[in-house]
Amino acid sequence: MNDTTVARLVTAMKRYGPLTALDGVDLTVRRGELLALLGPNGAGKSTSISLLLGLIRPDAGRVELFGLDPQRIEARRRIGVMLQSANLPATLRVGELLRLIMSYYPNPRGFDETAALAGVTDLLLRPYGKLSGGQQRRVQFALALCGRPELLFLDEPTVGMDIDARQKLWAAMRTLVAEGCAVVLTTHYLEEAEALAQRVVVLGQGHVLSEGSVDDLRKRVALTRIRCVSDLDAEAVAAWPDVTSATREDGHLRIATAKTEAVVRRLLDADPALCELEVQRAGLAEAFTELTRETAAEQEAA
Ligand SMILES: Nc1ncnc2c1ncn2[C@@H]1O[C@H](COP(=O)(O)OP(=O)(O)OP(=O)(O)O)[C@@H](O)[C@H]1O
Repeated sequence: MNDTTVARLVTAMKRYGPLTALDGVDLTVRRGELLALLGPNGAGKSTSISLLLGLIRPDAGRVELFGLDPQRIEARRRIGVMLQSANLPATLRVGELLRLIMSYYPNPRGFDETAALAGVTDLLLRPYGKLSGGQQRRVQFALALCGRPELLFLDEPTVGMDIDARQKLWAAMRTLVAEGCAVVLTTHYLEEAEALAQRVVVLGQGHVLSEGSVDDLRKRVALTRIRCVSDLDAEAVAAWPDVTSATREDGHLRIATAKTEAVVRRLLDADPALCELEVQRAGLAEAFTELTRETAAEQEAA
């Protein structure tokens, strides 16, 4: 473990009866980075976080939080956590709740500063139980960051939030990362990972499928999307070399290819009347879908 590592799983294995939730996962979280943990339902994201938090124990492999066992209080004091469900006292006012949680930490962030950063200043006098789902998520975020964590775990934090609240939470995450806080974020919103993450780890069926920057992940699926208006027959184009797929949708011909220039040249030669040509790199969503699809196909073949 070097001094930039704040948490890690080393060939971590977790089984629930006959089901293998994590099958030898290596995962490193570095100081001051935002790491997005992606993967379809049941991929093992929450299990990985629960291991890093010391809520469950691995059946094999190792878990370290700041170089320590994650159940050690010295390690736990340095983290903040926002899980998918939170059981907080419904009758306490938001301000009371915030002061209570702040009192557990040796060097908490200021009360007003925490409230402003999490966007809960206007909720401080309201009982927690009377808040909407999205407002409760904002309060949970305030509680997660009030202790000045060096590492923050956010498990699908923006679920149920409106666009404005989501944008504010993104801004707050960026502020925390700029201050040097590491963030582990799980999300099903790929645009969230694309907008925020320095590094992305994709899990699938208990394995790490891919690890790298958003760009690295996109490059693993080096497809471009070509869209144009043309009378060319989609089926005939689909049979051209280097064309991954060609379909006709909404009057447009849509082509996926890894050899953009060659295919565009051939298109223009084949149809001089072709117009409205658009070329786009595949986004994270396509890369992610492709990766998880590939793995499912490999597993079926095995
Ligand atoms: N306590 C448990 N008992 C039995 N099986 C479990 C338990 N917790 C998780 N699992 C199983 O382990 C696998 C991984 O679950 P996990 O919750 O880590 O997935 P996830 O990637 O977080 O999914 P989601 O996106 O749906 O939250 C799933 O097949 C799940 O059903």
